[in-house]
Amino acid sequence: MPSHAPDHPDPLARERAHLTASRAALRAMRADVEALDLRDVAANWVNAEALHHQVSERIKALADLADTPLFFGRLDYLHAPGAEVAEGAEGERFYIGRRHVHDADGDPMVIDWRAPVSQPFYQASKKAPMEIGLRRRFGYTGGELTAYEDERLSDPTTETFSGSAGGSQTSKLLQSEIERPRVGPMRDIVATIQPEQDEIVRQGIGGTICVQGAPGTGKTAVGLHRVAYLLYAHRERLARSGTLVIGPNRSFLHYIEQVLPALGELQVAQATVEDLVTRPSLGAVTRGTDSADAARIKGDARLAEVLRRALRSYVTRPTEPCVVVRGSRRWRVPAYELEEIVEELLTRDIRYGAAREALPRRIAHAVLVRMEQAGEAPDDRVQDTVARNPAVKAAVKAVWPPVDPAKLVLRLLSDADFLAEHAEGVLDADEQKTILWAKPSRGVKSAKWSPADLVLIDEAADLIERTPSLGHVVLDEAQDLSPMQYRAVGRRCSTGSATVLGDIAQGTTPWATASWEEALIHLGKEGAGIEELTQGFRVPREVIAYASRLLPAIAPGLSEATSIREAAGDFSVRAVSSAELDAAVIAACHEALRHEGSIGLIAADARIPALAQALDAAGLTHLTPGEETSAESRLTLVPATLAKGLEYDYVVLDEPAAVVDGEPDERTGLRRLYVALTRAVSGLTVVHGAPLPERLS
Ligand SMILES: Nc1ncnc2c1ncn2[C@@H]1O[C@H](COP(=O)(O)OP(=O)(O)OP(=O)(O)O)[C@@H](O)[C@H]1O
Repeated sequence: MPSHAPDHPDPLARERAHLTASRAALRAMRADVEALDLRDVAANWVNAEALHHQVSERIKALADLADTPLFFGRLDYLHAPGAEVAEGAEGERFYIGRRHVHDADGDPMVIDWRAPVSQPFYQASKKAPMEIGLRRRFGYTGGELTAYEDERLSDPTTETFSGSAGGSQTSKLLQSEIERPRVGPMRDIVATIQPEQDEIVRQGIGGTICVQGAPGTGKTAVGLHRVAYLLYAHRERLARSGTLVIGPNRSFLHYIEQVLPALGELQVAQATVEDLVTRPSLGAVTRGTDSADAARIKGDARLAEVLRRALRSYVTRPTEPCVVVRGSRRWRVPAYELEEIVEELLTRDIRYGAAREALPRRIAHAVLVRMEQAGEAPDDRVQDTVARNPAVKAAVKAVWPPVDPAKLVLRLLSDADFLAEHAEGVLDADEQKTILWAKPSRGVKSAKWSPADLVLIDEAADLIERTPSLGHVVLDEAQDLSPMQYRAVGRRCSTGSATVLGDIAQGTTPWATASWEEALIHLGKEGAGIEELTQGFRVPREVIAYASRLLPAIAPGLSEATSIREAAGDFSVRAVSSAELDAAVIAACHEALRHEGSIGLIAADARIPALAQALDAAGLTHLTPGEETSAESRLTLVPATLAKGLEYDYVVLDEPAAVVDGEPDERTGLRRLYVALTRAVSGLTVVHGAPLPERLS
């Protein structure tokens, strides 16, 4: 890379000069795009529209964001890296940043963190220096480059770290970046991705990967950075097929929605599983609820077989011949021959709808054979015409009628005999009774569809017509999905790949998965690699140790997370009388607000109204999860059921026993509590009026 102010004696000044020059280069790149004259290039207005859009996206992507440094690291290669792996391989020194910046000659000033030459920034070590002489990390204060820290990877005689802020054996800049207080939504971690995370981020697009990780080990962060990486490495392919990030709920999606745009990726769709299976024709909201038992059965993979059988039952055995009249002649395909055609289509592994479309041509073919036998010479056009003949259409309608997926599910859930016929040997009588609606519905619009019902309809729809597949899907908090939900996600990446992220110990649905191997089978990605992350970036050591007391009860066999955080963290458990509970919680919130960063007051859902009132009475403004924190409003009141995936600098946890009691069974209750206990970055205060759950005390 070209050096700026190469002769300045102060290395920090030299680096600042490179920053200034890179900024100027970025401005020039932006100005170039802004100056593009599109009038000649775009042949028509559709092209012009598309081009204008692309250009304005590009201008947006080229913005120099004041609060995100243009580069955060530097690599000095010992030799020029091999041309086949390098983006701009002539130079030996590379500045690593969120995006690529080049100067007027096209020489790189900053290299994208995803480029192959950037990888040693994340992976190189003294043991395996990867051709790197020096790795430098930069520290920024308020957008100013204020510090750097060096590691001489290929020099065995020196200490690992040196520099204006360095000196110790662990990287101070890395540590302080990790421990920086949290405000606002989730941010990217490009400057500090760890080697085991980097390995997951950069895995090839071909394979699906599943990551089990304790709370705060960076699963969400890794998933988002992996999408950004894949978009970089396979931009064209993914632009065509699309990418999707699936999260558990709206507030979670709000919390993570700015990470990818900050990395320059604006095209990634984000959705909940419910969004995926919601059908506009049924109204946007689900109105029904299921008992835990009913939802568990409806989410069981056996329902796929029931649906398959029920759908096929619409195909009937032809009893009448099909008689096609053309001119003065009548062509007759007898019933037994129609039956053979139908049987043949049924044995083939094609969708109900595709077979239905194939049927008229098959019948027409049988007619054509007869015409040929009679000495005629019909061509393809005749076959098309015959396929559209009213008699053929009527025959198709009679034996292979169109089926509406919602109507199919409605019938299964309303009609005990129909269900019994197709669930025989699959669901026992009790199970059938459990999922049948108490009050049968009249129509698909008036039915009170539950979330689990929508997944069944989605499965039925896919049996009728193949669901289009995306190029890559990231599935976060995957442990909570039912087998039928995994199938719904799986068909959206049937020809693509997936990144599956989760923690068995945080499974809080009655159908939460017990093993990743099994989940992957339902997803249609059997045998995908399973990795484990154990290094925790969020939760202070003492707090994770406390929460981990629950592990033997909620996920025996899972290992406790370690904590990379050096700061001890504040941790206290306060017992008060039930009468004093609200006041003690408010006091704990006041104390937490003395620190900088975000505050989460987490409580059982049933406690939320009372606590909202208490906060109002105390004059404490509070947000709901997903709403952005600001300097004035930093306290969020979080129902325990929405806490998953979120984090706050300080957490006040109200009445653990109520969190446990809010769930249908003890294991789920303790898992919910485990989630609530692991949201804190800097401090946790537990306040309780009732006795603590036995496992904690
Ligand atoms: N390499 C890293 N450098 C800096 N911060 C990191 C790193 N990895 C993760 N983090 C931070 O740690 C916190 C926890 O990460 P994340 O939410 O991705 O964890 P998770 O495993 O998904 O947790 P949970 O299971 O609770 O949902 C986030 O603030 C994230 O930015």
